[in-house]
Amino acid sequence: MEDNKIVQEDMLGCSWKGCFLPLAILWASIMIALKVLDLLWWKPKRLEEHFAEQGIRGPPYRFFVGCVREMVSMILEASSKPMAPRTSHNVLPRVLPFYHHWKKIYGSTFLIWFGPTARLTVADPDLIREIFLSRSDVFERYESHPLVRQLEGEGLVSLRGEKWAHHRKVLKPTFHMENLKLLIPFIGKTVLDMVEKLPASGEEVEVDVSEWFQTVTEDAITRTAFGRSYEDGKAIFQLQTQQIAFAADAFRKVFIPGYRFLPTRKNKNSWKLEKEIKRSLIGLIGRRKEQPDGDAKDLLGLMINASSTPDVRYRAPTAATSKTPPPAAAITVRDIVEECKTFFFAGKQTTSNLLTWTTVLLAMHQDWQERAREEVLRVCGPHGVPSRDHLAKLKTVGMILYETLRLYPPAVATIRRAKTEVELGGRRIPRGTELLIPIMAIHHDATLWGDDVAQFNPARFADGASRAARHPTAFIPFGLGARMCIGQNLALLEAKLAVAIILQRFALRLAPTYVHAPTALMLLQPQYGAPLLFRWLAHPSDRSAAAAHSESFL
Ligand code: HEM
Repeated sequence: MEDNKIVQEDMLGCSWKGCFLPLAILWASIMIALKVLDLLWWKPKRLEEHFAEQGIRGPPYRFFVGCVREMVSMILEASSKPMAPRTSHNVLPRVLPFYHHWKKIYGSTFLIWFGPTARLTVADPDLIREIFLSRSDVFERYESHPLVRQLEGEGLVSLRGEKWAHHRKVLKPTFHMENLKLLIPFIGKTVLDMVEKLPASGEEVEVDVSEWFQTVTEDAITRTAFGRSYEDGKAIFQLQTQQIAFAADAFRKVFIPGYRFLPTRKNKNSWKLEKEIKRSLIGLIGRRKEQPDGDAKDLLGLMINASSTPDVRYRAPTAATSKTPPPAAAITVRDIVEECKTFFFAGKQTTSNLLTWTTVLLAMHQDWQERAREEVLRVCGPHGVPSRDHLAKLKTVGMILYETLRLYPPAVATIRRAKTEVELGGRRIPRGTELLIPIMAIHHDATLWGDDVAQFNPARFADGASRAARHPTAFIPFGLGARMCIGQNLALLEAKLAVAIILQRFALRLAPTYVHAPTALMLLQPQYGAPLLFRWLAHPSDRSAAAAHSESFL
């Protein structure tokens, strides 16, 4: 009997116990392989079929890469040539070539694949209203890649749920107009200092405005964030600028898994900077706490106040409130560090992009430059910094800013994620599906804006933003609903003020070296910079000086 058992074990080549481990490993490997195959092949194929049954099609899913390869090659091809003619505003095929191409084949709602992740592209304003307004409870902001979060900070832009609601409520007072108007003299002074560095002679000077405006917007966001601690804030933001450069470098190496954790020289420098930023902020918070200011409306002051007096809604629940959500953690130093990063990132580039495209468009469209200057001189006079009352009366400048935001929205798209299975426009959207909302495509849709959709025509905004198109949600440069841009009033105030101060003093035209090539690198950028020629108007009210200058290279 015993001999028999030994013979059987020998026949199997091992004992039962000795075999179990390799078999278990084999079994686990098969299960993992099947799971991976399910994630990378069967699930995308099931989803593709699910959408196809409901009439939603798109480019076919390819194993692992989805349709990223086609997208990248379309983007590279489009960005290899500048716009032709050089004043064309038909920029959608250059900026979002994959959207432009696939929309022609599959219609405005279609499915694309970011690797194995399904992204439903939605550009119908009725559906957009559902996503951002009526069903916003089931469509959440999607979680961006950790490297993007490292760049933009883990603040308001990327927070979700209770923590987002708490931070938004705490920070909102900063952006009330009553508070923002206090910034006007400071922002005005920064712009004045900058324009005064340009030669006050009849000579033209070339300025790359895409670089130049960053000084204005950086200064504005520093004052908004740090208020009376402006100088300390400036030093902290300088450290963050360096850190963003390291994070941007790591972002370019996104294809090396775990790169951001490797102790490379750049990563070590970035970690060192992180510590330094934190130390500086802790020091600054300490100093502010020693001289408390209950009325502080700068972002730092509001966060310090909120960190010592948590919102009552977020206290630990009592028996009576046991069904209320768990308390949101009080605002910590890390939260403050992350919010500073977020506001710096969200507030600086976006607004400098708006100013860049606005001045490029004014340089291209001398007739509108003239009309705007006429208004600025009439309302504000030729000298000094315009006041809040002046700014409120600059209707033409306001229309020009809106038309710029329509044609050249700094944020060209945004993304949402379905939290649960949900019905949208009569179609079933599975949980986890991402929705890509191509803001720029909606702004360039002729069915919403009319046949002159690709023309620069600020007059379409004469009756306000909500009446400019055939649909009230066709104009969404700042997003829509609860997560709409918190900084939009600041952005428009800064832009109006800077444009007014420039038009009071200078005539603008495109430099001969200007190449019209808008491209989306996180935000809408001029691919080769934006060199403009500035010429001092000796007597700004002298119409002929400006008119003589308006002969441009167009
Ligand atoms: C022309 C300038 C600007 C444009 C075009 C712009 C655009 C946007 C858009 C489209 C969103 C919504 C994103 C989404 O729904 O997924 C947003 C959100 C946000 N923006 Fe802006 N923005 C601008 C200026 C600013 C400024 C100056 C600040 C800060 C001072 C700022 C801070 C933020 C923040 C914190 C959020 C997130 C809000 C939340 O989720 O509660 N933005 N912005």
